[in-house]
Amino acid sequence: MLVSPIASRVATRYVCAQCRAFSSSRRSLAEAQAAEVKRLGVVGAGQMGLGIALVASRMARVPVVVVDNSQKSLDKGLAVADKLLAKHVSKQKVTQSDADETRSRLTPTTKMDDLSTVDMVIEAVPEIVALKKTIFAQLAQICPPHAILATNTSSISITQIARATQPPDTDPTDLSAASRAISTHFMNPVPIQKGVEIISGLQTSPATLATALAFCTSMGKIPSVSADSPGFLANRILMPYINEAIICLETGVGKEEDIDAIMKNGTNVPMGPLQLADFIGLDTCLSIMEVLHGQLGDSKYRPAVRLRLMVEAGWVGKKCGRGFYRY
Ligand SMILES: NC(=O)c1ccc[n+]([C@@H]2O[C@H](COP(=O)([O-])OP(=O)(O)OC[C@H]3O[C@@H](n4cnc5c(N)ncnc54)[C@H](O)[C@@H]3O)[C@@H](O)[C@H]2O)c1
Repeated sequence: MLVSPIASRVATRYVCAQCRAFSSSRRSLAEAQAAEVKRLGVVGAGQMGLGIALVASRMARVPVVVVDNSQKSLDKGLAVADKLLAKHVSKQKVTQSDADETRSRLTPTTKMDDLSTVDMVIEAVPEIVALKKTIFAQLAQICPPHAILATNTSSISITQIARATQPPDTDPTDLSAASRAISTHFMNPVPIQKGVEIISGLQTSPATLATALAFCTSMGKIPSVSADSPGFLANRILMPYINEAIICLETGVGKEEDIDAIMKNGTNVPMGPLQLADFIGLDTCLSIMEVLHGQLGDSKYRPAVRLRLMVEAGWVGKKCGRGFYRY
């Protein structure tokens, strides 16, 4: 263990405090009213943001403003959306007019100010704490005072992100924006995976939770609620599994193909852990392991040496053409 007994007790107290807040928010949820989301914003048009925008447009049938600071990412994302919709039409999963309507509800832009009329925004920029905080500080200023401010973070505390909605010298008990912050952690690929993990921070109001649950359900998703604890549920369980597979690779226990084949054929999952890591993005996997290791303090969450090397080489998986495999 890298962690001292005192640090370990502190970590345990932290997790227990989150669990108490979680239980009480579940109690109040029964009384909370979900608000209607008539217009959605998405920040970040990468693999997750674009998927969220597309499914919201297609299933919840709401107009979606898609913001990215890179025109190239917007163009690439919308080209993926067009390809996916064409595939659905050719397989007769949707009609051509449904696909056209879905596409027409997506409005790409590079301007954050275009989020000034949305009822809810879902942020899906890279898993970098400082970046998410900057975006949330902006969203609190730009979005209407009723808008739900959601993040697709894989592992970063929503309590920490919500705090960024309060400008530095302001009263931390003023929850006018922070009570509207929540995590809606969609699974990849969003058009296929049904699961979405919903996480409240200490500041999140029951009405925000009710709205997030209702909107994700209208997107055809099956929400699960978890506490604001590092990695939440999905990545607390998934990432150590992927990391252990990388440690098996770097210590010579097995080759890439064998590691993936035994887990795929032995546990009935569609892809093995290394192929899944390539698909998620090795930069994202490393960021999540760093959050787990840094915040839980247990050496069992130490990122694999090979994982860090791969990210340093720029071989971050399928999105760049090279990870544990070539694409
Ligand atoms: N990849 C996965 O499997 C997965 C699954 C669940 C959750 N997530 C989380 O979703 C988030 C996004 O992940 P991704 O895989 O889609 O990343 P990605 O790298 O594919 O996309 C990120 C997008 O954000 C844009 N961006 C960067 N800075 C921006 C800014 N300041 N303003 C607007 N746009 C900006 C980039 O141009 C890019 O298009 C991360 O928090 C990640 O942890 C990822």
